Amino acid sequence: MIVSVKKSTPKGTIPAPASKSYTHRAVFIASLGKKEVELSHPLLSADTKSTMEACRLFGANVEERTDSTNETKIIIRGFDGKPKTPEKPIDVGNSGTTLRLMTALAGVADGSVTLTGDESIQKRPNTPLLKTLNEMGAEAYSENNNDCAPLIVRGKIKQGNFSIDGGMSSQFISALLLSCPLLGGDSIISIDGDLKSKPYVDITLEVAEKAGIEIKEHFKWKMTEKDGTKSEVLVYSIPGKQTYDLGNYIIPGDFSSASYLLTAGALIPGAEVEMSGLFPSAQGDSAIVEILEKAGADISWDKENGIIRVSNKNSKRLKGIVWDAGETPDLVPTLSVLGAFSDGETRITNAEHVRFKETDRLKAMATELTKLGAVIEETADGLIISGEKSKNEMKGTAVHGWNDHRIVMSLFIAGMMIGDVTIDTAESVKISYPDFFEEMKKIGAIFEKC
Ligand SMILES: O=C(O)C1=C[C@@H](OP(=O)(O)O)[C@@H](O)[C@H](O)C1
Ligand SMILES: C=C(OP(=O)(O)O)C(=O)O
Repeated sequence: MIVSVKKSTPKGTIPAPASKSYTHRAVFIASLGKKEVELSHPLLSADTKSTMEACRLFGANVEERTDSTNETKIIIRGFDGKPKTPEKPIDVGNSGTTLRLMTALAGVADGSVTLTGDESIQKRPNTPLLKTLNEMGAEAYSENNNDCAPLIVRGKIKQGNFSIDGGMSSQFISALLLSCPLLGGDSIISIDGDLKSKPYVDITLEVAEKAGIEIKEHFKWKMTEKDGTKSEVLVYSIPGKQTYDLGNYIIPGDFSSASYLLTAGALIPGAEVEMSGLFPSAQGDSAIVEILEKAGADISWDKENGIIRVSNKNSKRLKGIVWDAGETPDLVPTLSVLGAFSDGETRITNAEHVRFKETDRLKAMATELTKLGAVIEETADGLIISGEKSKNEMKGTAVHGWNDHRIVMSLFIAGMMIGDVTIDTAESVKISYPDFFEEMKKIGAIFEKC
């Protein structure tokens, strides 16, 4: 699908869609338990549906139920910590989170499990996770010998003391943290190097704790062999033989999805936007409020009522900022659009892991914003955008959405700002925000789908 976006001024209130990361975890964790769980306000998107289907293949009963008020809930009866061997390959579609959570769980099931997905997922490496699963006793490998899906896991992993590299994706760590409590004894997982995207591990710990699971996060000192200097290592201690009991659970709003409209509200002259359902959260992407504040936007967050208001009534230009994206990888596309329309320089750093998403998002944003006239430089781990040089150059044209939901949604905001931006592969919003276009229409976005 192609969308053609015209200059438009967003005005109005919309509720934030439900969090993708919390929905994945709630579905997964409820499936690991025994008692029936009702998940309210879930995100029903292509990615979370992949997790629901994978949990069914491992033996959970997962149903969508719509009540008389037209609210859809997910009802889950789990497999009580004993996943059965799926009868067919698990197809995770486009979802990295699903692939990683299910790959570790495959090491708990008997027999052989195959996990695969779409063209994008078949290019996303899983090297650290495969390595650690093998050290834990499973036979885990990639069919094409490139550490990408299709993956084969032959059980079974065992408890013990292991380490895993934290620099590529936190999803490997989340996956191990959720499967280790099912093992016969205690495990210790140490993180080698920096842990990128750490807030996502915090979300994992929060939902696991709600399900009664004990995981202790602490630091230990490590001596380097080379020069004897000491450094701190992040460690997770996970007792074995635990049982999951999530209880009924309400999914919070999603700050990554909210970032598009909030940024539109801050940037576009005359905009007045309000989003509800955004309470303080472990989500690193709640930093979008701080980012827009730093850039000089008129923004306020009523944390008690979960409402964020942002406007640009005086049609002012925002200013460029420096942002370390180590903890907020999914904000990078939004941030690069913000930078292209702000004065001064915007620098996004520590974002190397953003190259391992649905697409290489640093390359994708540099390529597409350049087509729109932005002066943008791709560095090894980030982007440098010259707002000054881009200022009078930004002009609508046809851009490529890279079949990546976050690229499409952030380019849509650029379209509202300058008009006449045509974006292909726009259907990819179904991955995390299926109602994106309907919601944008409600707040005054002018666009055509063709
Ligand atoms: O665990 C999660 O829910 C996610 C973790 C992050 O990935 P990485 O840890 O690979 O950076 C994030 O980019 C992704 O959208 C969702
Ligand atoms: C990278 C993302 O998700 P996943 O890793 O689950 O595919 C995303 O939603 O931007």
